Amino acid sequence: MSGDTGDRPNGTDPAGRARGADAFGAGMGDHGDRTDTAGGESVAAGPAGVERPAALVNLREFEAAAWERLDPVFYDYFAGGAADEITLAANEAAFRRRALIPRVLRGQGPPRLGVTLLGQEASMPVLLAPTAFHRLAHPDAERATARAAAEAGVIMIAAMLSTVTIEEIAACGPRLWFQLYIQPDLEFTASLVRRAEAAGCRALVVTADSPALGRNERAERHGFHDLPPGMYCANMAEGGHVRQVALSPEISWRHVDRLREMTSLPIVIKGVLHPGDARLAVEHGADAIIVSNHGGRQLDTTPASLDRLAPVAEAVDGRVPLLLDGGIRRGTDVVKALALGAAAVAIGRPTLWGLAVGGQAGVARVLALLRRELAGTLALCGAATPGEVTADLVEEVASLR
Ligand SMILES: Cc1cc2nc3c(=O)[nH]c(=O)nc-3n(C[C@H](O)[C@H](O)[C@H](O)COP(=O)(O)O)c2cc1C
Ligand SMILES: CCCCC(=O)C(=O)O
Repeated sequence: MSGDTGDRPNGTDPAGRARGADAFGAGMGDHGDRTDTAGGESVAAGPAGVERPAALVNLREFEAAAWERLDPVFYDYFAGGAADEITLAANEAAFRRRALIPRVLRGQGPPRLGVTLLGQEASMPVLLAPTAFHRLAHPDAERATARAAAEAGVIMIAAMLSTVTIEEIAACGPRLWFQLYIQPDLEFTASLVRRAEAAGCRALVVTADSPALGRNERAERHGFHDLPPGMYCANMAEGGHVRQVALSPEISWRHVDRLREMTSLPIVIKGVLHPGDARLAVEHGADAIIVSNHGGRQLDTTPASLDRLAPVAEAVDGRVPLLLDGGIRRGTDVVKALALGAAAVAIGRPTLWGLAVGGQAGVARVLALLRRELAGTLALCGAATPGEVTADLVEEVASLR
């Protein structure tokens, strides 16, 4: 699994098809041109001969279509994981191994998908995970993602390393949380927090799994180290100069305490896998935890995030809600995560695939597909709401190995 993806850029797509020779006029490897050729709402014919996002019927097809359309350098940056990509593959495999055991004849009526997270209503228990650099996928960048999130009524976790500012994202109207890499310069961190508050963000998501940058060897192979000219981390710009982001090994729970003093917003700790850290997060005033291995992009050979949900849930013992990200590609995956203790899940790469394929319309379609699958899965499991999904609906079984 991990070996073949590394060879993919000029070989085969995620489903094993050959890439069309420069099918969309995007200069292969010439990523400076990419946004001119692959950005617009009119979507060129994709791998299955499709003409627009509405013709794609699942998230896998979005991945394949994004592979066709994106510059290979950017595709590989988005798709890649750390090192041998063992964790990247494990995230999806953990869902495949688990079976759903549905209940029947419950007369539960049509599913209702709405949830309330940290006091905020969302139309379904699926959030947009924070992902950096949306402009690499589409010229409308995070604005397109934000408009799709607003339209769908889902919570968008805006990345600190976005390519448009948090104020511009907020102006698109989504329910918004802000992801923060706490910077050792606490004055600067405080200024970001104040901007997020003023923009209407309803929670701060502290990414805790990045004391150093994970090594994405696919990106390294392409020599992709810097954003192309004209793209930059918009929140980091100060008077004509863009601040370097620090993924710092100095960040500790003390910084979380300082953050707690800086803001009355709920604080979410993202990237917890160890029960001890889950307990510490609660002790340090966290309002929620995201069980995550950063989509397999940080420490390789950590377990699938789904495999860490139960131990973290046991440690937290209901004191704060848990979210999960990593490998969610189907409505059945969402239900499995709910059954194992998550209040909601977040999607990372699928959003980027939607954005690459069709900007706002592409992200909207990705969300609509997941919503439909989630509603269908709940119905077939005999659950009327996400809250009715119980642990007994999921079992690890030999027949799905
Ligand atoms: C291209 C890319 C960029 C990401 N950037 C960030 C980031 O800036 N901050 C962060 O906390 N997580 C970041 N993540 C991790 C996601 O928030 C999330 O944990 C992960 O993508 C979930 O896995 P999935 O892609 O399988 O859904 C990034 C992930 C990807 C794929
Ligand atoms: C400095 C870039 C960090 C973005 C990130 O978190 C990722 O690519 O996974």
